[in-house]
Amino acid sequence: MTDPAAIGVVTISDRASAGVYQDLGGPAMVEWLGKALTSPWRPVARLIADEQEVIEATLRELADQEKCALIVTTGGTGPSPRDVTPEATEAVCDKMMPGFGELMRAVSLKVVPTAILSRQTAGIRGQSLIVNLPGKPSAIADCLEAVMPAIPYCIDLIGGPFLQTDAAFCKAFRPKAK
Ligand SMILES: Nc1ncnc2c1ncn2[C@@H]1O[C@H](COP(=O)(O)OP(=O)(O)OP(=O)(O)O)[C@@H](O)[C@H]1O
Ligand SMILES: Nc1nc2c(c(=O)[nH]1)N[C@H]1C(S)=C(S)[C@@H](COP(=O)(O)O)O[C@H]1N2
Repeated sequence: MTDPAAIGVVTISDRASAGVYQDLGGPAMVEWLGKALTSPWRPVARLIADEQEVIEATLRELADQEKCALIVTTGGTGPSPRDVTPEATEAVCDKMMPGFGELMRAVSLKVVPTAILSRQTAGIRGQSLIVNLPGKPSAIADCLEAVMPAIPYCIDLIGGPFLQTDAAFCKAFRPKAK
C-alpha cells in the first residue's frame, strides 16, 4: 500500500495566528479536500503570521522536508502592506503557474466584485504545487472548485503521487491516462 499523500494547509493571518479570532481557513481547506479526494492523503497544517520570511520558511519546509505534493495557503493575497503571500510563493518557486490565479480571480468575480484585489498565484517548488487562496474562508471552496480539476494531472507531471477525486464532487481531468 502506498503512503498517504501529504498536503500542506497553511493559514496566513496575523489575527488568527495571534488568537484574536479562531482560524476557520485551515479547517475549511481540510474539510474541502476531504470531500474532494478519494485516494489516501494526510494534512500537514500550519498557522502563521503575515511575515514573508516565515511564509517562505514554512513553504520550503512543507515542500522539502514534509514532501507535500500540494500546498494550499489561505490569506495574505490582497493589496495591504502586510499581504505578502504571493511574494513569498514566488520567492520559493522554481516555476510559476499563472493560469491558477487567472482562473480563481475569474470565478471569484462572479461572487464578489473585489475579487480582482487578490494577487493569488501558484507555482512549483521541486515536486510540490503551491496554490494561494484568499483569506475569506468562503473563498476556499469558490477557488478550489475551479482549479482542483487540473491539480491531479499537474501533480502527475511533476512526479508526485497519483491523486484521485470523487467525480460527483469534483471531477479531475487527465488528458493522458497514466
Ligand atoms: N483564517 C481565518 N479564519 C477566519 N476568518 C478569517 C481568516 N482569515 C481571514 N478571515 C476573515 O476574512 C476577513 C478578511 O481577511 P483578511 O485576510 O483581509 O484579514 P486581514 O484584515 O488582512 O487580517 P489578518 O491578517 O489578521 O487575517 C477577516 O476580517 C476575517 O473576518
Ligand atoms: N472567492 C472570493 N475571492 C475573494 C474574496 C472573497 O470574499 N471571495 N475577497 C476578495 C478581497 S475583498 C480581497 S482584499 C482579496 C485578498 O484577500 P486576502 O488578503 O485575505 O488574501 O481577495 C478577494 N478575493
